[in-house]
Amino acid sequence: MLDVALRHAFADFTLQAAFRAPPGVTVLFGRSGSGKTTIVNALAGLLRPDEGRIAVGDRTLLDTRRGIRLPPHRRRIGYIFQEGRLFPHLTVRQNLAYGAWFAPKDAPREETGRIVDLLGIGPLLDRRPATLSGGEKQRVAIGRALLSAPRLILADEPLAALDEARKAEILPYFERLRDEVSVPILYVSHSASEVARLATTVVALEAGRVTAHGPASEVLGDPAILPAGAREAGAVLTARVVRHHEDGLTELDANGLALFLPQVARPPGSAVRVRIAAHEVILAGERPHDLSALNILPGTVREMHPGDGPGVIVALDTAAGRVLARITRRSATAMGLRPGTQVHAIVKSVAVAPGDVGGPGRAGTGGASAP
Ligand SMILES: Nc1ncnc2c1ncn2[C@@H]1O[C@H](COP(=O)(O)OP(=O)(O)OP(=O)(O)O)[C@@H](O)[C@H]1O
Repeated sequence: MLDVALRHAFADFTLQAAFRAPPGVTVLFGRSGSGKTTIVNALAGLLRPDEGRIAVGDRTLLDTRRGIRLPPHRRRIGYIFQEGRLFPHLTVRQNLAYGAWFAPKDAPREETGRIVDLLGIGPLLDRRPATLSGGEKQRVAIGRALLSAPRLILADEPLAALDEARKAEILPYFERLRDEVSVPILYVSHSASEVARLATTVVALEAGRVTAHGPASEVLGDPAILPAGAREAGAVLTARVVRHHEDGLTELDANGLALFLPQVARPPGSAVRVRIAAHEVILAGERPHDLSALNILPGTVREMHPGDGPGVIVALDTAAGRVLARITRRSATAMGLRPGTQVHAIVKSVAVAPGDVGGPGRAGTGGASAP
């Protein structure tokens, strides 16, 4: 469990945030200037907060009331930055050994071979960073962080410097870390699709405050909490791969509702999470016939959240879970939508990009409050 409670005032900005996070990936999610880096710096020991407490498991890193403040090098935090920051004169093997060299002798450590396999970097061991692609460098940087026997991994926008193809290459490795390594990961992002793919727990920040906190499916399915703005809204469903069809579609089962998506590269039986962007969802009163869209999810309007412009985010409860639809207020009025109205959510198969489908991860819980 990661336990954070911080208060710190800059001249024009006050951070007052507290959250607890179970194992897995905790994503700090918020717009630019919401306070993500300030929290990361306090965790790393680079910022001395006015007041606060930080604990990882039973180890207290900071407690201003009790006068505890571990220096940065004694916090045992593994860092993964935007750019890999590998040592250019060392081979991959030596860069990994450098991480392990910093691990305290008595600390429980990951075995190098297992981490090399997990990250698929065996063939790269004798190469130098200059000869690696951006994605390969980032995998080595993840390995180096893991091999330093960290209590906590801080990943600060680790994919921000990569193009879409490289992001798609690295995301599955973060999923494997989440599912196969027990070290808690605090992951900073303002990308809604990264959050939907990776987060066990989401901590949404706005103007230095925690506005929402909890399991990813709950926070992302709440239309009142849109830390990346209405344009990025989208809910996450959990589903199971049923079969791959010859025409390139994969059939999924989401609690009894069929979903057809462009080929999902996972075997039948595996669980996946699927992000459905709110602007890709159309609503219909009656069940439509003769429609090209393959996914029709019956549901009940639960909540409606008007935005500043002409749009409204409609939250539906379906058998598959919470679905968000971003439609115009004009349409909502014309359809007479209000909480309790029965509707059908329509999602084109091709509207769900491969990057929106990922491994299921662990369910997470926690609680947030102001310190
Ligand atoms: N040393 C400082 N002195 C004064 N104000 C600061 C200082 N560091 C940060 N701030 C202010 O605190 C606020 C939060 O900054 P922070 O870097 O934590 O945001 P962020 O969410 O990480 O943003 P981004 O996504 O752009 O990195 C900003 O308004 C910033 O100007």
